[in-house]
Amino acid sequence: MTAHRLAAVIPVKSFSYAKQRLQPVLSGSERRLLAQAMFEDVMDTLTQCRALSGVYVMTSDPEAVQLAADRGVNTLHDPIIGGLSGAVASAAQTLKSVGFEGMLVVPADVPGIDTRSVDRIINQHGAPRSVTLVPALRDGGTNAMLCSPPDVIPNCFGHNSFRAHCQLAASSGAQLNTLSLPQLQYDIDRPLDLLSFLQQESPTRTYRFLIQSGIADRLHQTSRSVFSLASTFFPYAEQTPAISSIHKG
Ligand SMILES: Nc1nc2c(ncn2[C@@H]2O[C@H](COP(=O)(O)OP(=O)(O)OP(=O)(O)O)[C@@H](O)[C@H]2O)c(=O)[nH]1
Ligand SMILES: O=C(O)[C@H](O)COP(=O)(O)O
Repeated sequence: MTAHRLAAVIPVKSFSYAKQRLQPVLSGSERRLLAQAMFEDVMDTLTQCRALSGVYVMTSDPEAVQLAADRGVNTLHDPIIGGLSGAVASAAQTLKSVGFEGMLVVPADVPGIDTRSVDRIINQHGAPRSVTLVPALRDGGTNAMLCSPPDVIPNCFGHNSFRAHCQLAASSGAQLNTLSLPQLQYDIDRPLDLLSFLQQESPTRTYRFLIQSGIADRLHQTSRSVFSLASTFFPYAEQTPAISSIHKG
C-alpha cells in the first residue's frame, strides 16, 4: 500500500504488572527492566521506519509515557477496561478519526523487530480493505498486524489471536496476507522464549540487558541443569533437535 497516512501503535501495559509468565525465572525488578528494554527496542525501530507517518504508544504507564516523550512519540490514553484488545480497538478508532488510512499494531514484547521487516509488511499489504498478519512462531499469537482501514476487523489480541484474526479477515471480505518473519517470530512471554531470543546475538537493548544483568548466564545454567535432569528420566530427549540446540546454546 502507499505508506501515506499509515501509523504504528505499540500497546504497553503497566511495567509493574508486565511479564508475569516470567516470574519463575525473573524477579519483579528484572521483569520491569526487561519490559522497558523491549518496549524501547520496538519504539526505536518503528520511529526509524520512513514508511510510517506516525508512531503512537497506547499506555497508562507514566514511565512508558516518559520514554515515549523523550523520543517525541505521542501516547494514546489506555481505556484500561477491555485489556489489550480494548486498547487496540480504542487506538483503531482514534487513528481512523484523525484520518489515518492504516494501523500497524506491534506488541511491545517483540524486541527483535527491524526496519526491514516492517517494510516487508507494508510492501506486502494490499489496499484498500486489507489485513496483513505476522504470526508468532510458538503460541498462536499475532506479532504484528496491519489493518486498513484501522478498524477493518475487530481485533482479538489476547490468546490464540492469529487464527482468530485470519478468520475475521476472511469473514469480513478483507484481503488477507500472512507472512512469517524471522525477526518477528518471538514475542517474549515464557522462559523458553528468552532462551530462543538469546540464541542469536542482536544489537538490541534487550539482548544487552539480558547479558549485562547476568540473566542470560543464569538461564543457561538453569536450562543445562534441567536438561541433564530430564535426560536422566527421558534419555530420548537428547535426540530432539529443538531441545538439544537450546541446551547447546
Ligand atoms: N495498552 C495496553 N497494552 C497491553 C495490555 N495488556 C497487554 N498489553 C501489551 O500487549 C503486549 C502483549 O502482552 P501480553 O504478552 O499479553 O502481556 P505481558 O505483560 O507482556 O505478559 P504476561 O504478564 O506474562 O501476560 C505487551 O506489549 C503488553 O505490554 C493492556 O491492557 N493495555
Ligand atoms: O498475539 C496476541 O494476541 C498478543 O501478542 C498477546 O499474545 P501473548 O499472550 O502470546 O503475548
